[in-house]
Amino acid sequence: MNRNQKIQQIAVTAAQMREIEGRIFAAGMPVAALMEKVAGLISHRIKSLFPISSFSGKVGVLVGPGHNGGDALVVARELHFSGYQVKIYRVFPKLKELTAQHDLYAQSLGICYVNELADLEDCELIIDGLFGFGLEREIKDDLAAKINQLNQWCKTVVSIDLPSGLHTDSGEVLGTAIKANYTLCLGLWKLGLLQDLALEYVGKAELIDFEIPLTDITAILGEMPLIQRVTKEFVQQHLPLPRPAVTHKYKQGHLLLICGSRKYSGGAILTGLGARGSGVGMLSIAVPESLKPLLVSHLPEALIIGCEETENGAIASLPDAVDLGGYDAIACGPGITTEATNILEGILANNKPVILDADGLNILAQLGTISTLKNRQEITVLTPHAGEFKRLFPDIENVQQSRVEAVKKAAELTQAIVLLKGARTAIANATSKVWIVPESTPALARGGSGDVLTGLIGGLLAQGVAANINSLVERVVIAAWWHAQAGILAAKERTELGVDAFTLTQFLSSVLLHHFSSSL
Ligand SMILES: NC(=O)C1=CN([C@@H]2O[C@H](COP(=O)(O)OP(=O)(O)OC[C@H]3O[C@@H](n4cnc5c(N)ncnc54)[C@H](O)[C@@H]3O)[C@@H](O)[C@H]2O)[C@H](O)CC1
Ligand SMILES: [K+]
Repeated sequence: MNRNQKIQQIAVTAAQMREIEGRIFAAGMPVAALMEKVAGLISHRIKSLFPISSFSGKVGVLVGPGHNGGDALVVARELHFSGYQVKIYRVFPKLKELTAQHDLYAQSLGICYVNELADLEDCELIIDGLFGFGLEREIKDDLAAKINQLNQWCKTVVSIDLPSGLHTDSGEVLGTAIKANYTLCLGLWKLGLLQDLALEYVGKAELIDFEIPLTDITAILGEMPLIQRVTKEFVQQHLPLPRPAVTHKYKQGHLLLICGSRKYSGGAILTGLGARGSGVGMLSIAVPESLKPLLVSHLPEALIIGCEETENGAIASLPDAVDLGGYDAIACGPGITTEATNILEGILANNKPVILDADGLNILAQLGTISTLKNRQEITVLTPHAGEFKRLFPDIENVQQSRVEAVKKAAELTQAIVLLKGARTAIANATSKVWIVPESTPALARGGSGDVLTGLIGGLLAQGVAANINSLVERVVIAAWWHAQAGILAAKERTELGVDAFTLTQFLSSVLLHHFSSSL
């Protein structure tokens, strides 16, 4: 993996960024030189995104008191030299020294300064240089009112480093925040830009890489940072591709799905289709007897196991002939209803990797999450959405405000791999490592898409076990990325309203062709 690919995997907090920046300055890089270099890169990117010929050229630049404001002043100057009609609105009279120097120079060049935010309303493009990772406290009163007014204008806004008002680490809105169309993040991805809370403010996020030496990064973050953005390069490293030339179906994993009920038969089909899409060698699906013909019709290649059912049509028990030890992985939950408690106890007593989702999680919560899992030696994967997470871990507070902390805590408590679904799905393992899937689509917010993910995870885990790979968490991570990318591709072709779960399963293979065709 080259430097750029490594950089893309990293997400930092404000404190870490400050330490890394501090090393650069301590090594001799003048702060002013770095600002000039960074802001020059920002200017270049803005000019390529918004060529002066493509609009009136009227640009409003918001300047804050710190170096984010300094960056903005350099950008204002460079756009001015390139013929853009620049107007600067300096929000605070008191500026940091370097920012004040750029302010002086911009004034000496005769760049237009306005005294009121309203004077920027005729600009088509707004550059947000109010705050970057130095934002320390809530934005209130007059400044908050101005930001809210600006957001009402619905202009095209480019935020430097972060949309002003977002907490660098948590992505929380501190009082109010700029709603950006583009966020040009400087040097290293800020953790806050990866949080669900931030998404409606970030717009399209890009990284402006300014060659931070990897040694400075690893000096602060270590060789393997604890929080990682999932990139396609990471996925490529862990996909079960290419396959060995000589293989057979049992070497490609055998997955058992335990799912479905008379009430929820579709979930079993979708989970099976997700598993099919993973490429798993053998797929067995245990469903209530009455669902067997339905499953056979949708998944003729799968071994459908008809189970004794309760009068409500849930799985009462697995047939005695089913030897749980004969599978590489077991996924349980979609559509089983909370009647199937004894099934869950049976599979958790088994020492095979188990994936629990949907009512499998709700039963686990009823049994007692931590007490039930504490004796598990084998891998357990939990895939809750926020509501299921709350039921599983009622003592973990503020889940949506700090998803990374929440999923880390859950994994530590259970020693399981916990995948917390969301706009930016986060996965944690027992050693507190966290992966965040940086891209997804609201098209996936539909019933059934979670069932597909469960099957996909199960199929990839089963293949990993069969191939004796020693770390399986990466298989869970790539499944989440794959699932999101299938949603993105499907939404591109069918709009965000056109990605039902069945359609989603049809795009799974397109993801691999779209991203990895050169190496398939
Ligand atoms: N990432 C890099 O390596 C580089 C970053 N650059 C830019 O510098 C900013 C960080 O600069 P800093 O001065 O530390 O912070 P800010 O510009 O975000 O300014 C914060 C400034 O404002 C004061 N403040 C904080 N909260 C509030 C508030 N709610 N109301 C009023 N004032 C507030 C605080 O005291 C600070 O003085 C980074 O984002 C980049 O844009 C370098 O230019 C290039 C390299
Ligand atoms: K900003």
